[in-house]
Amino acid sequence: MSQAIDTAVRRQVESEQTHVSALYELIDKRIAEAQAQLAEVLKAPADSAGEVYEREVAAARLAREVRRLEGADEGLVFGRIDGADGTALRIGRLGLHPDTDPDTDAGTDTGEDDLPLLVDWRAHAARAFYEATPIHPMGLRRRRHLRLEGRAVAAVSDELLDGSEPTADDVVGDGPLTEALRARRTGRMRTAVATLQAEQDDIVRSPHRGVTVVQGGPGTGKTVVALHRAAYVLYAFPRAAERGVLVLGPNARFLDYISQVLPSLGENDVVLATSQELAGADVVPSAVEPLDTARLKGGSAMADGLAALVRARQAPGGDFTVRVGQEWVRLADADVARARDAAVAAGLGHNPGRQVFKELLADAVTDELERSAAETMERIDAEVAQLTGLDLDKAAAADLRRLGLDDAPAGEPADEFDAAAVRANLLDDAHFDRAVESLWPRLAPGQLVRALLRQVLGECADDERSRLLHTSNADGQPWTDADVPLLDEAASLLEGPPERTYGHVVVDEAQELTAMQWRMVVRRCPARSMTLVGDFAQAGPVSTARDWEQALTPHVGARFTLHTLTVSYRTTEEILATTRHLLARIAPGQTPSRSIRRGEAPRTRTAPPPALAATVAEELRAQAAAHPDELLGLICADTRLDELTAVGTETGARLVPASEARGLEFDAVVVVGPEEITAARPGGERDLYVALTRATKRLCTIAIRPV
Ligand SMILES: Nc1ncnc2c1ncn2[C@@H]1O[C@H](COP(=O)(O)OP(=O)(O)OP(=O)(O)O)[C@@H](O)[C@H]1O
Repeated sequence: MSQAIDTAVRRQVESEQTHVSALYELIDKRIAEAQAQLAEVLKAPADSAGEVYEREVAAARLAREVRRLEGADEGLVFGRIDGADGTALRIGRLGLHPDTDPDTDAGTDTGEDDLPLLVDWRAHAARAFYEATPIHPMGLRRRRHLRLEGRAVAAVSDELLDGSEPTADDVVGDGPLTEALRARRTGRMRTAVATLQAEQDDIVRSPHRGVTVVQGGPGTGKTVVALHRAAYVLYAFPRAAERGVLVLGPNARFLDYISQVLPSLGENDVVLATSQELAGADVVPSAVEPLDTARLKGGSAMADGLAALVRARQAPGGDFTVRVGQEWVRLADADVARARDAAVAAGLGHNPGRQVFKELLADAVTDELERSAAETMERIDAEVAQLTGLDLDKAAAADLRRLGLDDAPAGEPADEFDAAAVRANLLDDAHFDRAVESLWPRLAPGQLVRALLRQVLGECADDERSRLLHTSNADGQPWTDADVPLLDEAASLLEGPPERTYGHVVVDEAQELTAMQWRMVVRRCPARSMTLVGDFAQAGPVSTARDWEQALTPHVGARFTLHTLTVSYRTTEEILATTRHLLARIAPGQTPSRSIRRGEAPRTRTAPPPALAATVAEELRAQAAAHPDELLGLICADTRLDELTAVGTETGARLVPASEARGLEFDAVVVVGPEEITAARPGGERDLYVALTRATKRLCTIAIRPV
């Protein structure tokens, strides 16, 4: 770089630094203010329960605000757009406005009091930062990217969008995307807020509140889009934000990989979970089972089966007989059926519905007792009259009149039947509860699921049954992953809808979900506002849907919008080229993505089984020595894990079973035993495709066979 250019760049960096420092000063001030307010709120006396509650709400709001402001510290400002009319806007993690009090020192001097000092990247005003191109400059002259190191501006880089010639104030060089992609991998996904590409940004800020589906090949930024979409929803859809946003990932390893993205966008309130975690802590799957059992359990027929079992336990027929005191009371079929229908129509779960049923039966039994008491009284009256010629009611009324208590209406018997007391006694009565239990038993989710599995086994052909019997928990074995959505379904049938629901749900690797898992997700999103991202070419063996329509129609009908991302930002063109034939086999209709990365040609090695570990170690050592700062991934069939654990530890490579590689990313990857990965489980070619597309730079495949 010539000295003149160097000086010009330095001048720009210094000029940006002035603004950036002022913005950091302002955010520090805002944090201090929020902390002071929080301390005050916590100190304030609260005498009544109402005041305590109000104080807690205010404290939680302020604590959230402090977290939000603190979360934006890293890379607070990353962009600037200059309009053709000379206006400049700075774009950052969150919006900052000047202090409203003119006497306070905002610490900045933009000279444009009505404009925000920093525009939140999700605000409409920031849109042009992501979407302007030289063909559609959207009124911009220049887009500037800032790279911060801590709070210091390390670099600026400009794109001129209106075709004008660069001036001494413009720094035109390598694009920030190139720089972001060149950065070495760390094992944690980074935010792409500064470099979201137009086709991604378009989806992130889509005004569509229903179901948005994003598909695309490996590395096309589906996860990037999903996470930035979550942040956008929190910003732009306040109603959804109020009810919370959930991001669902396939496993803990993946959640760990993406865990830093949202906090670095200042969003700490998003819940990250696997579907196991969604079901609640009391369901801990600890057993594995064959894939065809898991697939069977994932099918929606299971939901029908559970619902039928519950229905069959809700007063399926017959009368109701209960002993009350010395008497037996019998309700007719029709009375029982009426109570059942009303309890079912209440729309509560089976167990709360039981209480409704019980109360309705108590009403009916009370009526029956009242009727029979009246009948008995009448019979006694009649018998007395016949024997003595006395009308007891009239005689009693005449006695009352003689005593001067003649308010009592003549001719009506005194009402001795206290219906309310009888009903209350019934509801407390153990005999009565036992009789209700025999018609409408209380049920636990585990009990219901085991009953279903026993029934399913009963319906299987003999050979299938013997295969399933050993592994299915029908006979009381520990739960498996595929049982979790069944238990969740059972819980919702028994107890009603889940307590915790969300305003928006993001599902990553959504192709993995079984029909039962979809039901579990949809149950937690009553508004059906969801962002679903995935790639059916990467589907694992348990999911049975082969496209979005199959997966989603049962849950949301045809009401989803589909977007396709086409450019891979991870996998190099060379690696993509070697996987094309595989892709054509596993997803014949899919258009291959193109990549903006170029890299080395993938290499293949061969090792005989006894020398495998040594060959893998040698390959990893050579790569680590040549590229010491890079993140190395070692992917093998699940059955090879034990053999390769020591090699991974010794070389610093991250060892990942092929079944858990979805969504992950490394600088270089060594794939061990492609044939073995393919053969390991049904759909193994898709596992291999996932394994081969994890590297950003280098891929080496080691085949296991005699040399
Ligand atoms: N606009 C962008 N700016 C910078 N990096 C990006 C951008 N889009 C994607 N990337 C990077 O490309 C890589 C792949 O992105 P991502 O993991 O979101 O892809 P994916 O489609 O979810 O992949 P997979 O199908 O394998 O799960 C990541 O390192 C991500 O940070």
